[in-house]
Amino acid sequence: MNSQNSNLAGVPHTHPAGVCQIRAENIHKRFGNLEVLKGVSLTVNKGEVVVIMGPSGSGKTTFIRCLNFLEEPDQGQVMVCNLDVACGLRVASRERSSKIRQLRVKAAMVFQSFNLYPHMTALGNVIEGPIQVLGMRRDEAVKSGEQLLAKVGLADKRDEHPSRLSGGQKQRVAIARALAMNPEVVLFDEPTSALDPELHEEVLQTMRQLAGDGMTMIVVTHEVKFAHEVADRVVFMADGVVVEEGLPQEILVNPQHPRTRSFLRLVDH
Ligand SMILES: Nc1ncnc2c1ncn2[C@@H]1O[C@H](COP(=O)(O)OP(=O)(O)OP(=O)(O)O)[C@@H](O)[C@H]1O
Repeated sequence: MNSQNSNLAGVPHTHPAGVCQIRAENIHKRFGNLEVLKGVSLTVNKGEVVVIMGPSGSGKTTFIRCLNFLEEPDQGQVMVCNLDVACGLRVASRERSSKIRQLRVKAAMVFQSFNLYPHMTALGNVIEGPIQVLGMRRDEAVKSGEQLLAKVGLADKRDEHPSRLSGGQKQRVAIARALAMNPEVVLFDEPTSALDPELHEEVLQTMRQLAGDGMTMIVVTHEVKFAHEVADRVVFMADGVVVEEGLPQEILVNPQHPRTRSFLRLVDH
């Protein structure tokens, strides 16, 4: 059964109702004495776009890094596309390490600071993962890498190194690189925060297209307009917990709505 969800931008999301793509239960994480996540739970269905917002330091980045084990949660359970990984185990078994590797392929990440390899061209960055991790043949990886660069509007930048690309172009290469792993979910960690304001739109437009294609996305961002237009659901975090969760239409539009008031307090930092 399919459910249709069109958001305010008119980006149609058609996704099988209730097919869970990510489930995080009761995630706890501390760095030394600082308890950053105090029991965060989130379920995201296939094709959903969930935007996570909240004040600086509330644990948003730490939470999405826990979803693909770039940070090891101290406690809880993460399930990505039927792969269940228990957290907080001090001893890594071979089976657990293999599950975490698979989970990272299924849940690709786009970082605030792009993290491109500076010594590789745009295409080189995009094909590295498919060749090294997925064992794809080079000619196949090049063909699909070129298609992905075209998809993000950078076919003509194929042979440029990152130092010769603008911030927005670098971030679009990073998105193509994430997609090259054929992920089930893309996790975006403040993808526009490191960019000059005039470069935000080109990255957000690429993300809108991806949402329109039905990609499951979790996006940490302060971009209220993007959340309003594209998100199926907005989650607010503060002080290591989820404090609000709901439809962007309900939360972000009406300033009299109690959730909007608390949201505006949260992002006003
Ligand atoms: N590796 C780390 N070691 C120690 N402290 C950390 C580490 N990573 C994050 N923190 C701390 O955890 C808290 C939450 O950080 P996090 O980056 O998750 O917040 P955030 O909500 O994403 O903030 P922002 O919107 O500013 O990016 C902060 O106080 C931060 O200093």
